[in-house]
Amino acid sequence: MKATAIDRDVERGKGHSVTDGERILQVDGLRKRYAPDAPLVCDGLEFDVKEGEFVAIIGPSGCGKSTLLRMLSGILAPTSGQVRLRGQLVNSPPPEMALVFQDYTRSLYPWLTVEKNVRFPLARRRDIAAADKTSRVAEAIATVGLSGFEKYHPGQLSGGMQQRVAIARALAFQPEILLLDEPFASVDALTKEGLEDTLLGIRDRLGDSGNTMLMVTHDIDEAIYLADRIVVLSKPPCVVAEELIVDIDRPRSQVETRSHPEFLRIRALVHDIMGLTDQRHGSH
Ligand SMILES: Nc1ncnc2c1ncn2[C@@H]1O[C@H](COP(=O)(O)OP(=O)(O)OP(=O)(O)O)[C@@H](O)[C@H]1O
Repeated sequence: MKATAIDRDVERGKGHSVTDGERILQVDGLRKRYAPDAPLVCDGLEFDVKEGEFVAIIGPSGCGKSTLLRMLSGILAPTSGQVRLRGQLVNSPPPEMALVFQDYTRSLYPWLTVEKNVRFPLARRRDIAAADKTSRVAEAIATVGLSGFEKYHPGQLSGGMQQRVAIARALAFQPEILLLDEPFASVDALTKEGLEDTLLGIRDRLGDSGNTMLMVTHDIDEAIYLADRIVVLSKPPCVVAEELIVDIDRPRSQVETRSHPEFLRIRALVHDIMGLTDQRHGSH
């Protein structure tokens, strides 16, 4: 059954609101144009992320998801608007954030072992003792299930294992916020499920004190399976079309969660919103 506009209003007010809990990230009127004569990519994005929350960002292809994530991470300046991390303006990559990209082949150093790849971003951290770096690296590698592969090079690992290395590297940094840009888009379906569960396992293990995670994906089912809240973007120039609470118990399971009535309801709702988004922008 298709969801109505009333359903969506109910949905928006459902569960805990984004004003509950501590806001860790505030996105305020974010606009982006890559050049003065280029079209607007983002047109006034507004949303908050709460501490410990898993937020998925979905939207049509080319709507500006990666652009948004790059602005959130401070590596791309917005044309106007602001990103604030714990109230502080983000205008360069904050040390509290780590990023995992889709293309693990370009994010790992092929000449370094797994262990050295994971340790690499810690090299310049003078505030962490060498022994602590070693234990953090070992723990992160174990968390993603790669113990025993420390001395391997990326080229000796499967694509899914390489993406695990990229995730371990981000985890070893112990970021307060982990930003993930379509991290599982380049692996096969079965590997993808394993990686999704690795990510959820990390969150479930760490509980409320766990990392805040923000993930861009074009996969609606993946967004529902992983997230506490979904931010749906419109076609470009993108705005937030809708925010949906995913009120499904954790731990989640690939078989049971994906057939849960709430999962199916939200999936229908997202499809409906994406359809409405098309109409708002006058194209199909
Ligand atoms: N460095 C850049 N310079 C100029 N334009 C860019 C740049 N990066 C992205 N764009 C443009 O911004 C728009 C949004 O691109 P972006 O990659 O952010 O979208 P996306 O939603 O992540 O896409 P996809 O779903 O296909 O991954 C596109 O029209 C793209 O051409």
